[in-house]
Amino acid sequence: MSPWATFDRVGLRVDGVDVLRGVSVALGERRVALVGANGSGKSTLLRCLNALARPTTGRVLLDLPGLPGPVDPARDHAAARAAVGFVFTDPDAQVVMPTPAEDVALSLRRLRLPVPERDARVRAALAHVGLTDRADVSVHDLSSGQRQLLAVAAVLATSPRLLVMDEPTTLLDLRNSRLLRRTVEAVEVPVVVATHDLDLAASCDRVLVVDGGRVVADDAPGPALAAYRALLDDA
Ligand SMILES: Nc1ncnc2c1ncn2[C@@H]1O[C@H](COP(=O)(O)OP(=O)(O)OP(=O)(O)O)[C@@H](O)[C@H]1O
Repeated sequence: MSPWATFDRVGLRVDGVDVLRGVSVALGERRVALVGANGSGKSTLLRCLNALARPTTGRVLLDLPGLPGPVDPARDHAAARAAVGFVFTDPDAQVVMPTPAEDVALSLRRLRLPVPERDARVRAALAHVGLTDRADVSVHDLSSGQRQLLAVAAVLATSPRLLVMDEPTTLLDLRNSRLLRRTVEAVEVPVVVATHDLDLAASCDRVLVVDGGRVVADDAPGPALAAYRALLDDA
């Protein structure tokens, strides 16, 4: 299985604090989850994939279809950001347009699609997350969980080569968490997700446990989540 992302001795220091410490992993599975305590470094690891965070030492390489070859996001952030769809934890950081339909359409702008195709993609993306009948309401009239689903829809509509999600189920009820899980399973491109939702992590192919900026366990979900529980029980 050839890796779509490789972290090679990645360290990241912010204000004298080591947020990431010597992370070396090659990710090639279809579904990878990152779990770990608050502040352990999961979001920062994800952010290295699209140059929202840049390693102080070591490097990240992305190798995805459509890229001219392996790309270091810190050096070519335009290429990385075009290939990587990033769903933020806080949908309000992402949802910017007055209505859901306009918000998904905005995310498609850089693809310069003909209007009928763009509109079809908007409709399909909203249908996928159960927001068809909310397409034209004010985004402020959506519930926070619906805004989180809208943020996922807007990113999925762009057909990213890699889907990165930072705690995508924090605002979702049980039914919508399942919908999100099914969505992750159905997406045809690789997905990496940071999550405190252990059911979501358990549905992935591989789970990395992050602690103090290091990957301290890296395994199939069963053993990795057991290691995570043991880590927190000891804390
Ligand atoms: N730009 C920054 N400036 C200062 N500190 C930062 C910065 N980015 C991350 N950190 C610190 O790095 C640590 C790891 O943060 P990160 O957001 O990656 O953790 P996390 O595992 O995603 O946590 P959570 O589960 O709470 O979302 C935290 O202590 C955070 O305060």
